[in-house]
Amino acid sequence: MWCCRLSHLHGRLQNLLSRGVTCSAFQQPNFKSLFPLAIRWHHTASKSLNCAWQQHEDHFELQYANTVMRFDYVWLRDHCRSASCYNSKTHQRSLDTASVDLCIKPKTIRLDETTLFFTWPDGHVTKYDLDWLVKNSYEGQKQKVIQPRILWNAEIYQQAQVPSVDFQSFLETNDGLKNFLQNFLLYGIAFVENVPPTQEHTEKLAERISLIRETIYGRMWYFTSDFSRGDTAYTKLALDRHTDTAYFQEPCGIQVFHCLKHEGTGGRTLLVDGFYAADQVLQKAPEEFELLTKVPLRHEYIENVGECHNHMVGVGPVLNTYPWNKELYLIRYNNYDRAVINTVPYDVVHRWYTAHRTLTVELRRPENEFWVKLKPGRVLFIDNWRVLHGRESFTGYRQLCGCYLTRDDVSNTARLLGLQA
Ligand SMILES: C[N+](C)(C)CCCC[C@H](N)C(=O)O
Ligand SMILES: O=C(O)CCC(=O)C(=O)O
Ligand SMILES: [Fe+2]
Repeated sequence: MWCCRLSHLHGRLQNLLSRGVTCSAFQQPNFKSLFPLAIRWHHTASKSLNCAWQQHEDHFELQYANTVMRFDYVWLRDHCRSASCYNSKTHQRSLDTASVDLCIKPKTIRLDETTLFFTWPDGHVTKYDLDWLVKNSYEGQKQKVIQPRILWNAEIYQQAQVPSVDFQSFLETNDGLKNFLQNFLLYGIAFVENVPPTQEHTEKLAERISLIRETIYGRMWYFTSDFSRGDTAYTKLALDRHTDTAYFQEPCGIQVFHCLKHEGTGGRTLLVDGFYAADQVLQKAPEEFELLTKVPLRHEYIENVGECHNHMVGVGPVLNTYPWNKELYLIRYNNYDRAVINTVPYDVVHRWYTAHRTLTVELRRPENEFWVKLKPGRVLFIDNWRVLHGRESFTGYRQLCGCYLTRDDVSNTARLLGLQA
């Protein structure tokens, strides 16, 4: 324990000092004499490699590929890829991280060509390729987006003329599937055409890209306006834009819709890019965006109709962002299913309502609304973590089938096809 505290303090001191050293080391040839314990920059023999490193008291500093990186020593020990620490066949760690001394420091460090060698106090040697470190360091990673996207309003989406994929090529060719997934990842919606209008064919389609997520609505669902379930989806009423299953701890990743029949009027589907709207909020009122990422909300589904008895509860903020790069990855927006707010005091509640209003105004701008009439043969996939859907009221007999997909498995398929997901 002592060792930790002392070295921690010492490290902080060193850190303060080394910050100055890092920027002035090259201009002040005498700086070393000021600090007896001073840090030395090591340069590679080959100037073209352009690599320099320093062993600090509590971290390792590396300059390479125009990136200044700082690595914790426990991290460097923990990520060792030697045969005894890492199983490269299974890509799993064998090292017991808890066996690493939290005050560990390398005994020696040396660079050979593009490989860094760390020798630890027990003699174990860890090797790192410089490029691997750049790729896997915090500094090399933090600016990168996890999921490239094209944010859209109705005009942007329509002008992009995103092609639909044909049923046959979707099922039978990797190119068809890959094109479809690329568009789906970029826009959060995608269509497949010429699908035989049956539940079985819709299921086949779904199974081509993912696992079907069975829920309280079943595996494949099939619904009309018969009020067979305790939800307005099972009526002829209009539904304002929303994401589904906000009342799950993990809302369903993807929703698949196939309209098998409609004899009547109305019933068009509304699609709105929630990330486009959220981005408008971020630009116009960043502190409101921030609040929407912070306030936890509850959504709830309470059903007691016939044989169906359910009470689902999901907790999470409206906007979910990755903490390290602030990238948005999930929007939970369903005003119908939002439960009582009692997770924050009244003054925060008021600020939250203001922020929620700003987002709602963006989501409701007519220019952000993309309307489409679903027809037999045309299957729509919606990223339920990003794109909101709604529907116009309708008359007559309307039959919709579809399912939810697990998001991890869609991403898995996309990655296996070489896409970034
Ligand atoms: C799609 N399907 C008809 C099966 C379910 C509808 C669920 C509707 C619910 N209010 C929600 O937004 O999650
Ligand atoms: O009827 C529709 O078009 C969609 C209804 C809906 O929001 C849903 O089923 O999730
Ligand atoms: Fe819905």
